[in-house]
Amino acid sequence: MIGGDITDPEPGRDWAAFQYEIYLNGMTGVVPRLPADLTRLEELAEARLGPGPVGYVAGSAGNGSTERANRAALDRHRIVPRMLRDVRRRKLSVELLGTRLPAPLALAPIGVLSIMHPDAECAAARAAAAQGVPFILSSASSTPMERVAEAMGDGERWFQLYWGKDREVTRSFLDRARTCGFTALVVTLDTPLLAWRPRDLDQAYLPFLRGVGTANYFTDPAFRAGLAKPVHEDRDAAVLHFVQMFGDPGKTWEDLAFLREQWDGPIVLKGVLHPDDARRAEEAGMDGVVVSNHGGRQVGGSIGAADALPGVVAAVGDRLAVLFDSGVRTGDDVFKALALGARAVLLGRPYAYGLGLDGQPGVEHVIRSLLAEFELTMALSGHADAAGLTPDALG
Ligand SMILES: Cc1cc2nc3c(=O)[nH]c(=O)nc-3n(C[C@H](O)[C@H](O)[C@H](O)COP(=O)(O)O)c2cc1C
Ligand SMILES: CCCCCCC(=O)C(=O)O
Repeated sequence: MIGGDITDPEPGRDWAAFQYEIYLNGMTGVVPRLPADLTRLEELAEARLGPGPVGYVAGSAGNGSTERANRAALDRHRIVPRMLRDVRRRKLSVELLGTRLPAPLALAPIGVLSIMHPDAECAAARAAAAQGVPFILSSASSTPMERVAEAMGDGERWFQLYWGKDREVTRSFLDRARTCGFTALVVTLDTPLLAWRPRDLDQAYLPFLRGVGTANYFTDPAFRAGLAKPVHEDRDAAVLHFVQMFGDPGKTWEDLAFLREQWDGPIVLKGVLHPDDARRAEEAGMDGVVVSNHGGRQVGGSIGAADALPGVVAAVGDRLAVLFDSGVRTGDDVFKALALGARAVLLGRPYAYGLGLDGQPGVEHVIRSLLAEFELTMALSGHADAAGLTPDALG
């Protein structure tokens, strides 16, 4: 980092050094292929990939008011920088779900990544592994979990479950995930049905209906057992079966007992916005929650995720791992989420655009830029320990 010297020696990542690297490279004429301002990626991706795929990624439920609320909630909080606090030695690493991470960040589960890049989840997972950041693989990935696991070597991986109607498919997914080395299970609660998404409806663009995002299902023995004919003989019937079973609006809190029995590692519930739901998660023996509104893609008119964060932290934050996503675009957003009590954040759309624009290096650029900016924000605000940020850091 320019003007600094020592950063956290354990586990040895100097995120802010990316700033220096970019300047030095620039002086020799080597310019990064992607901008340092990650909010520019959507526009660049749309110009490159067209309105269908980028419309799917960028789109939201209803008129987009929840996505705007996510930004407004983060923007409303302001950092109050403190001076003269010796921030030479900075620690970004955090303990989360029994693992030491080099930074309070994981890549959010994003389905159907092949609409962004042919190497899809494998490229994103490799990027995450290269940067030491957990990769959360979506149930609705374009690539079977076994191939992604192989591609990412020994990188930290968590599996996101769409908790559908068929118990045997769920059981089979969990068996496969365990065999593939996924350590934590992230169960998404906010998508028992697909929301009203005008941008996709107007373009008649839903990847799943084209058989994209169904790879984990089509390769699954339990899913295949439910089909009258093999997938290759009647693909339309397989797609229809997937659409009918991927979500289950009939689930209740009591059903979590089944998952708790089936999975002995950490389980995190994604899509929790109400403190009472966070308490239910604790009662059900869960290990964490992700405060998230799915990036505004499910309920239009919903509370901004950062507005829901303090209530959930107050309810369970001293006993459960509280993670956060929905709207994170900058290092100062990461800072604010941590100051509000999140232990870590999940990064969503920006890495999908990075993937679409430049494959694995594009995702690495996004991770490194976000964390460099976060580290610099910490240092310049007088904070040396990411895990020690509290609401006092905000005005
Ligand atoms: C294209 C797309 C696909 C997604 N697919 C999934 C998914 O398969 N499972 C899931 O739990 N969340 C999924 N999400 C939600 C993300 O995990 C995350 O909650 C959201 O992107 C956060 O909002 P942000 O990207 O605006 O920050 C998806 C989001 C996008 C944009
Ligand atoms: C019909 C399958 C819907 C999966 C939804 C993927 C997702 O979470 C998102 O698009 O958002």
